[in-house]
Amino acid sequence: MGLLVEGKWQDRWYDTKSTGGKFVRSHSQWRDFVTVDGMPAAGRTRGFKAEPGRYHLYVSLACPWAHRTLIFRALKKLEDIISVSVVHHYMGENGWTFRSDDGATGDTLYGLDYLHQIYTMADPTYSGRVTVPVLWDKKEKTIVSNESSEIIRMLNQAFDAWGDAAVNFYPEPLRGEIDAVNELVYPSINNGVYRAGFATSQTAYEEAFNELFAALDTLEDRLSRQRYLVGNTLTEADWRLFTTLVRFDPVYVGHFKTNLRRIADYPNLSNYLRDLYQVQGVAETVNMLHIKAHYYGSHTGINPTGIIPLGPEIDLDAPHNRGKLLKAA
Ligand SMILES: N[C@@H](CCC(=O)N[C@@H](CS)C(=O)NCC(=O)O)C(=O)O
Repeated sequence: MGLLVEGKWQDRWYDTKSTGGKFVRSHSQWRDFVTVDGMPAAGRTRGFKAEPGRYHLYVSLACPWAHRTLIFRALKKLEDIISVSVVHHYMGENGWTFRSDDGATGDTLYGLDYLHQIYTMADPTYSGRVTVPVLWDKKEKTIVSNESSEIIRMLNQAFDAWGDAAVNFYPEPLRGEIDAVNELVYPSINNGVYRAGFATSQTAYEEAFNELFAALDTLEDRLSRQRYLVGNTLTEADWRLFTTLVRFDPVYVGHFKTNLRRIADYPNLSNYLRDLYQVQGVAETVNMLHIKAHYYGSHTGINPTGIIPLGPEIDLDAPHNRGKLLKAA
């Protein structure tokens, strides 16, 4: 685990000393957009035109942020339009690597060894974290974006000439409500599990823990009345929550100590989790081996032995009861 400083790799864990034990996620630095006409997005100077075969995703199957992009790629039917490399689940002293065992693909574009080499190919003097996902432009040999929330917006509409234009997870009339749900889910749940797990003071852990379960309780109640987070329409807000929920019982409850309740203890959230998992094309994006091996195996500060728990037993294919809410609506 480490980061680049002026293009040089340095092996370092997150600094929580300067923040009283709190984990503070750094901002993604590559924030351009692929657009239909190739014009730069508002406030940006670089433009990238949507073209089939031009872009590539670097992902980890363990990572909830990268997982969002794989779900959008699958559900928008962009598999033949945007190619993918999968990093190895073990993130050690060199950060994410292109080892190609255990279902990782290696770097299918350039045959490099480490993800940080992709960052320095784009900018030899880059300083910052080397994270997945990365949306890569093969033509300009550069990074378009390393911010998952923006990559999924691109996948949702910029490639509609080739993908499934009928699927829209960010429809205009629902944008206000989707954004409002994201504003609760991102800090308290998606990032909340990390804030609990990476905290290095009791106070920081407890603050994140309490906020996390308060937010889950709110969503449990919300999902007792409607099938999805925004009424009865499946939206981006659901996929953003899904990638955290699917990792919750297998990893976060134990590894990140978020153990007040499991998702299995919430009737609505657990049925909702199975409902989303069973959407055609989604199960194939979930890789429990990478998920468990990455967290338990890579965070040696939290789990020094690297032992990966065998449980829990979870059947995401079991029936769910969410259809009844749709009928009642
Ligand atoms: N805000 C980013 C966060 C991405 C992120 O933090 N990814 C993690 C893996 S789950 C990572 O690559 N971490 C490596 C590091 O921080 O050094 C996004 O949503 O795309």
